[in-house]
Amino acid sequence: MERKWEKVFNILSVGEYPPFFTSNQKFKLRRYASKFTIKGGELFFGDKKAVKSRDEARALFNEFHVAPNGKHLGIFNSRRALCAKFYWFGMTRDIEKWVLECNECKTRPLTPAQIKIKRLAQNPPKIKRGVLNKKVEEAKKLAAYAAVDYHVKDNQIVGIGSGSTIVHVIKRLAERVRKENLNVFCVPTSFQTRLLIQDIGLMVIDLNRHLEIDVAIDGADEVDSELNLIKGGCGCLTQEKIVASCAKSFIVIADYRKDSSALGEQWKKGIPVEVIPMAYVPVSRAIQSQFGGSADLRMAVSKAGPVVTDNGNFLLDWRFDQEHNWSAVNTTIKMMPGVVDTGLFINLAERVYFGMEDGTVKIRDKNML
Ligand SMILES: O=C(CO)[C@H](O)[C@H](O)COP(=O)(O)O
Repeated sequence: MERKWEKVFNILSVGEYPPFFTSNQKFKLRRYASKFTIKGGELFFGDKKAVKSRDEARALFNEFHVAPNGKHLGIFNSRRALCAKFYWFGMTRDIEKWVLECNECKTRPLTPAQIKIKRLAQNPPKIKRGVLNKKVEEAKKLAAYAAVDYHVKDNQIVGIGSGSTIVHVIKRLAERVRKENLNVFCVPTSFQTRLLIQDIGLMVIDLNRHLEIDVAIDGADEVDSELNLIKGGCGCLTQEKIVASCAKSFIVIADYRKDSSALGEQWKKGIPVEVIPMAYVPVSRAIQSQFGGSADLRMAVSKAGPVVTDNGNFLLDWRFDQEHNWSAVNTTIKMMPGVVDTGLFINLAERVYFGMEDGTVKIRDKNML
């Protein structure tokens, strides 16, 4: 934590990189540091003071965890109080851990959210060893269950992504609605998801009826170390991005194969781009000439001709051959006439749950970066 703080402070104050940094590491550090500013000799993340050391963070926690009336705040309220003013690398995890370790709090009964976090942290469910497919399926299920159990509450509007991992979300949600008598409405992101939701008996609602979604849960094809995503392997990226952007929080679930440090490391099928059919050749050429690589029309498997999306469009899969500034690339491609949207989800995800091979769930959170 101290080292990360110093790296950001040094690059912003004197433009100095740590010794032996490669150009790729320098690029990443510059991009990360661009979210911070220095005011009066102090480092700020937006308008929040960036805390330098774990000791300082612990002292702040001790101060903010106990309200003026002496009452100890739970995880949610402690986090809310601290996040309003401060930022440190890994603060969500630290606060969760310190509240659970607080001796005073241990004498009080845990809230359902605390019980779930404790269970996840101390007693991760184990999966049976088996063939790869079985392990991957178990990993998907673990991630889906963790996301539904931790983020979905009564009386919520929930955005539901598309793909095979999402099937576990729908099953778990239906189970909870039945057992806990929850009142939950689902906004689907594809025809496939709409059918699954309806078949299992969950309630469907459209964005034109309800503009604000409490939480959207979706899968991904790849997640990088900064929670940027490639999506659209199943071709539903446009509706998925609309739903994610209307959600107060966007939570991603994935199995361990999708965890990478940089986009393209794990996912080799390229970045999907949805295009109006008449524009697929000009868009493909424009992408190739500006960014290199190859952008090819996705062909259907059980149908002659190209894949047609739920919106009646075509898909290009752009296999890039070098690392790019993904935010800039996304904006440039989106501006090309005929492009509907791209499978680059930049700065949208708040938290990712990875179901791991060993049966644990790994969390990557925006506030922990
Ligand atoms: O973006 C998507 C669909 O457009 C999916 O979330 C992504 O392709 C992951 O799918 P799966 O859960 O089947 O691996």
